[in-house]
Amino acid sequence: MEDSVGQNRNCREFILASVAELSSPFSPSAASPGIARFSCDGSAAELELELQFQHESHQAPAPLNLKLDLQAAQVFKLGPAQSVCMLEGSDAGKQTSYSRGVAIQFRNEEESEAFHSVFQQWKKKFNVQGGNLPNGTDVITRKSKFDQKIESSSSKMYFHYYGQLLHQQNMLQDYVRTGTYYAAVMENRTDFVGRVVVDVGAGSGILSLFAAQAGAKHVYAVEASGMAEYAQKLIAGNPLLGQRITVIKGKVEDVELPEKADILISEPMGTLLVNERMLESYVIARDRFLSPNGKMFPTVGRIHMAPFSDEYLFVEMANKALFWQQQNFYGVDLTPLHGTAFQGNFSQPVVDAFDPRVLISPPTFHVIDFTKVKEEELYEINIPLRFRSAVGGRIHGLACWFDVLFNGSTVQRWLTTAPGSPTTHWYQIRCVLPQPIYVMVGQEITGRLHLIAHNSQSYTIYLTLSAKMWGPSAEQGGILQTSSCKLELKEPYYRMSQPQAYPLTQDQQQAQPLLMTQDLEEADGLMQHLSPN
Ligand SMILES: C[S@@+](CC[C@H](N)C(=O)[O-])C[C@H]1O[C@@H](n2cnc3c(N)ncnc32)[C@H](O)[C@@H]1O
Repeated sequence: MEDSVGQNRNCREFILASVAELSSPFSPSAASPGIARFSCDGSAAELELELQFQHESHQAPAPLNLKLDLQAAQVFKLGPAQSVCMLEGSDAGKQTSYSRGVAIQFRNEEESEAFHSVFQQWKKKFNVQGGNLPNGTDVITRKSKFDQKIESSSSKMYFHYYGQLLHQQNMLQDYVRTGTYYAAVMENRTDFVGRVVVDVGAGSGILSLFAAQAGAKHVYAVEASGMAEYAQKLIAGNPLLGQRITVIKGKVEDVELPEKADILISEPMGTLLVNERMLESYVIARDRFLSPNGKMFPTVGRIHMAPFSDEYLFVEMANKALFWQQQNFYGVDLTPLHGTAFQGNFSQPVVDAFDPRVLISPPTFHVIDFTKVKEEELYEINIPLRFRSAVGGRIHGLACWFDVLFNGSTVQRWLTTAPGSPTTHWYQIRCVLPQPIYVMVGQEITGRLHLIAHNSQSYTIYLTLSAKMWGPSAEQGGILQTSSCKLELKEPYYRMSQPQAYPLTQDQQQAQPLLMTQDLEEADGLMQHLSPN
């Protein structure tokens, strides 16, 4: 082909009349003749598909050498021989935003057509497992389900973190967590004896070793991070158990196992249950490996929520932005950034262990049944809220925690991260509203907690709480007070102070014993609902 200046196994090139990066204050690039190169690199499992734009001459005023991930790129026609290529980003696949762009001028319309057709062909072919390169080279596979939805910089950091013994130790030393897993497995030996188990995200291999202790016939310990090598070492050092465990390094989305599992065991919970998006991997492992009547340990998770009142926390959050109210900071007026800093502080969920007496209403909960939930249902979680205030006062936001149930055949055991229970490494989280709401005893509080997953393995949180106005204006028609905020679950504010003694109003003191009991009664109901038939 005349327009193609190069074509080897994994590469395709086009000469361009001119190319320039769309103006960016940091990397201006003037238009000058160039090359567009499609290339594919890496192993079949880790295929990198790139579209590279280069100026032909390195003498160009501001030379361009820009590589785009082909999967995240879009190309738009502006004219017969003019196009623009944009690098696309998205929020849970919903809102598309473009971060970089390249203006392309082709030498003629035919070359433009050829470029567009190759662009679409490569994008389409590589989306299909076992597709062929447009030039005929076989490709066994491209990005796995995990890599398609998670940004590689995020997963690199994530697996680097879990690859360190230090962080595995932190989890192992969480006595509530590890002790509850141990009890749940050992008390339900009958579920494990002679069974095939898959440990989803095995880390150090501790849960695989528990399953082997409980009599599992064989355990497949799947771990994606470098921790897999340490797990292998630990398992080899416990030969009586280790002879029934196989460590497999890889993602549960990608690896193949020689047989189906009777039980999945995993610890996929993050802050607010869903942070890290590992529940999705647990569900994918269920669909890939679990036999039809297999069991999942844990079986069900619940997110608990209740409005709270904590004047001390609110003032602390608001005061953090006071720094930006200085008008003469080394001669500089900082106040233009005060509003942004204030908003920024309230976009951080607060992680700490709080005194349950700050709750001003009995909690409600949202159930995620790991045995039934579809992976896609975890991309967006929408929870309507309705509470009745047990006390009067100012609501400063929504307090959240979670628990999970091990629905064993012998014993049903809950692992809880509730306030007032022994503290775990997850603590609890609080979403603080920048504008508190006033309520009277018995008043209804409504709202919504909306979680939207993003490609950095976490969620954007949208919280709204509303209550009817009280006082004289309420009598004249009940105007609604509403307060909302947007928070980033991936960027919490770790506030590890000791639980504080809160001075309670008389109302609060009388209402407290009632607050948690309603939740326990609801838990009882759920247990009955989940009892084996
Ligand atoms: C919270 S840790 C739990 C480790 C261990 N199971 C325990 O209970 O101590 C989660 C582990 O799952 C691994 N992991 C996360 N996503 C994974 C995936 N998609 N495939 C395989 N391993 C994964 C992480 O690297 C990490 O070691």
